[in-house]
Amino acid sequence: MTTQSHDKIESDRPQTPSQEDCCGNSCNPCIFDVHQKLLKEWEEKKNCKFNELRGENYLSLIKYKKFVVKSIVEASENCIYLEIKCVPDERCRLFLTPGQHVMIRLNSTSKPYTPITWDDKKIKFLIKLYEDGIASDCFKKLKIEEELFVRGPYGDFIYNRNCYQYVVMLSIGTGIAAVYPIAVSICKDELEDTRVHMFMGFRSISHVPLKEELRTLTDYWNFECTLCLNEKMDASISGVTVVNKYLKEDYIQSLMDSYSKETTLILICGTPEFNKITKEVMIKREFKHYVFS
Ligand SMILES: Cc1cc2nc3c(=O)[nH]c(=O)nc-3n(C[C@H](O)[C@H](O)[C@H](O)COP(=O)(O)OP(=O)(O)OC[C@H]3O[C@@H](n4cnc5c(N)ncnc54)[C@H](O)[C@@H]3O)c2cc1C
Repeated sequence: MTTQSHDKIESDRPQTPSQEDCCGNSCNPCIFDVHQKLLKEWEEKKNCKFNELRGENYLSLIKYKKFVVKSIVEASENCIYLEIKCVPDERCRLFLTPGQHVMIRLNSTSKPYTPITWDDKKIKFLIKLYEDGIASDCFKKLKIEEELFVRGPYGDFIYNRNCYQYVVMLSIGTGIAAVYPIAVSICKDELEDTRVHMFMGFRSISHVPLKEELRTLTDYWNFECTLCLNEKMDASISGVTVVNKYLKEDYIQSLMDSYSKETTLILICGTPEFNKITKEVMIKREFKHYVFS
C-alpha cells in the first residue's frame, strides 16, 4: 500500500469532538455517541479498503505455509531469536498485527509463538528453549535453510490510537514477546498521545532479551521501562530502570497506585499463575480495561 493511500484513509477519520462541543443537556443521541457510530463505520470501511489495497496475505489461518530458517541467534540465557523467511511470491506479503501469534509446525509438533518483528517476507521470534520441551528439542536441532511451517495469524487484540492515557504492560519471561511489538507500534506512531509503561520480570539480567531494543525505545518521549529482577545484582541498561524486586501481587498493587482505573489499559502476559494473580489485583483495584495475551 502506498503512503498516499494510507494517508488518505487516515485523513477520512471522523474528527473527535471536543468537550465544548457537548452542550451537557444529556441529548439523545449525544455528539459523542454520534462520533462513536461514525468512528465504527470508518473502522469497518478502513479495514475493507486496507484489504483491497494491500494484496494477499502469505499466511493462512487454515493451511500451514512453508518458511525457511534465515538465522538463529542467542537472545538471552535459554532463549533464541529465530528468523524465518517465506517462499518468494510476487502477489503475497506477510500481514500481522502487533500481539498476534502464529502456530509453528516442526516435525510432528505444533506450538504457538508470537512474532516480535516482521516485514513483508520475514518474521522474527523470541523462543525459550526448555529442557526436555518437545518443540524446544526441535528448535535446538534446527539448521539454517531448513524448512518449517506456519499458520495464522491468530488473536483479536485491537489497539486504537489515543483511547487511553497509559498502556501498562506487565509481563514475565518470554511474555515480553507479546507486549513488545505493541509497545513499538505505539511509540513509533507520531500521532499517539498515549504513554507506555512496561514492567517486566526476569530471574536475572542474563535472562533479559531485547536489551538493545528496549534501550532504543526509551528514546521515545512516551516510553518507560522497569526491569524487575529476582536475583540481587548490579545491572544496568541505559534508560531502563532496574529494580531487585519480584513482580508479584504486593508489588503490582503498589505499581497500580500511579494509574487511573478508567483511562489505563493493562496488558498482562506471563505464566498462568502470574496472569491469575495479576487479574485478581486488577479486579480488586477496579481497573476497567485489562487484557491477557
Ligand atoms: C498464544 C501463545 C503464544 C506464545 N508465544 C510464545 C513465544 O513467543 N515465545 C515462547 O518462547 N513461547 C511462547 N509460547 C509458549 C510456547 O507455545 C510453548 O508452550 C513453549 O515454547 C514450550 O513448548 P515445548 O514444546 O518446548 O515444551 P513442552 O514440551 O510443552 O514443555 C515445557 C516445559 O515443561 C516441562 N514439562 C513438560 N511436560 C511436563 C510434565 N508432564 N510434568 C512436568 N514438567 C513437564 C518440560 O520439561 C519443559 O521444561 C506461547 C504460548 C501461547 C499459548
